[in-house]
Amino acid sequence: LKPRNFPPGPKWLPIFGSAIEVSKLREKTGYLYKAVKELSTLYCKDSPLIALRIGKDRIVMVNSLEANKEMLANEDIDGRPKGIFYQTRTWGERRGVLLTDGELWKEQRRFLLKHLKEFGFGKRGMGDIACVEAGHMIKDVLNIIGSEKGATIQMHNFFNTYILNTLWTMMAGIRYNPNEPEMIILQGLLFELFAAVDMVGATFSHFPILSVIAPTMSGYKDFIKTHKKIWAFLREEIQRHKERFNPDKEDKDFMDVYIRVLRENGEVNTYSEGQLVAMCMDMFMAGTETTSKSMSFGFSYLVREQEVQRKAQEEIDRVVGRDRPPNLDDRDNMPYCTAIVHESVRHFMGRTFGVPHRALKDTKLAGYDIPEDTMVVSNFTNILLDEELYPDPYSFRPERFLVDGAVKLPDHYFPFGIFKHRCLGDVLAKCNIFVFTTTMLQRFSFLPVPGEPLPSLNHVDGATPSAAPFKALVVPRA
Ligand code: HEM
Repeated sequence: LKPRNFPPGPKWLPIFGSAIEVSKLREKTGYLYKAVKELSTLYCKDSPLIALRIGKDRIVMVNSLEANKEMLANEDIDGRPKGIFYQTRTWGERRGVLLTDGELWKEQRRFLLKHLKEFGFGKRGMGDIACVEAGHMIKDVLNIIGSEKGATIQMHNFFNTYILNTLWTMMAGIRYNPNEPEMIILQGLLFELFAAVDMVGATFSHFPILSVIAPTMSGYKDFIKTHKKIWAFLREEIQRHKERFNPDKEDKDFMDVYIRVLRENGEVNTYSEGQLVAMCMDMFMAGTETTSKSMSFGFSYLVREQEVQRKAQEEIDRVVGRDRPPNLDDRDNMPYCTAIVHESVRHFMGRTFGVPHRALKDTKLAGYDIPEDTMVVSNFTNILLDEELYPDPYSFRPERFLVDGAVKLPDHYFPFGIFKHRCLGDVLAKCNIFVFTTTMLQRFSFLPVPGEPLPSLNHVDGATPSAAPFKALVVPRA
């Protein structure tokens, strides 16, 4: 039964809840966010919230800007969901920083942020790491082009490894070559995983019995397979760090710091080797897909909108010139390129939902009663692709973030969340997108491939949306 004074929404059938209706609409529209939009129009036109039940999960989608601000500020809704989906990814226990709450989350988030800063995170060193990676990327593009006048390059997943490297330099002190077979396999698996699940779970998480009776159909088998590969990859790296660890030498990266704490104190409080693996996995997942997909949305629009590209290149030439690559210090003098960063993130985050929260106890939201353990999810589409907040929302217009030639972000722009669970990596994401985009545009122009359609605006749905696969003709600038 629906709880008293619960937000409006479709009917709840026994066992399925509203799953069948959601699934039909998702099939019809092609996207979860569009299905939720249609449901909102059907059942709760003027309500800021819509409530669904998918199998065992009670889910409240937060549609309006005001209700989202209220939700994110409400500490009673600062939990993260529990259940098979969230626990299986960390071998049955709640671990990590992305999908945890309470003491473990608080202590480990603080520790992670404090020590990542020692390796440049949020500081100047981070910009330097991004510049080094951007340099590798340019070299790789030049190699692909060779002695030709240009080359057609598959762009939608082009940035993945370089983005990962900026984070991994600080976490594990290593960088990968985009052509390393292990990396290609791992990123392929991640891409599939993100496309197969969504922000509120997967079939087996809403109907846990299916993980036993239909493990393949419910997605459980693939979920485990992918996670096992990621665990193995991370545990191998941690093992290498443990073997070469020398207590008398300075720590070189975050893994070293964590291993030192475990050696000195043992597995006390919330510290454990499992927690280290889980944190690395969270950073790996939250930190690479999000940034590289924002970039691929950005570049798909840059190929479509040559005028935007021309304006960015004009600013780069004027402020940086051609004799040195751009760096993070240039950002203050490059409002147009900085606005491109914000517009790229808006297009990415506007097609998805926030990381789910959970009511820690019975509480209120927008005047409705929200019982303990209800999943509460920000519907970012209604904020970032809203007609009134962002006129002509599906077009790519960096100008919307500029006032009198300077960047001015409106209060309703918070694609990284706000308050306690605010994204931990927003500074790195914005730094990377700025340095990578400007470095690429300084050296190359990205043109539509002759004879082929422009990059599609129909993206690939999933936990995080991806720009539809697209190619660009990449030509060195004269
Ligand atoms: C364009 C890139 C990114 C976007 C749009 C983005 C967006 C978000 C959002 C909306 C949340 C949830 C906030 C909430 O629950 O209230 C979040 C959480 C998180 N993000 Fe990001 N993120 C990005 C990049 C990154 C990067 C680069 C990292 C790692 C370096 C990262 C690590 C995390 C973590 C660990 C959390 C969980 C925070 C917590 O619950 O305390 N993200 N992000």
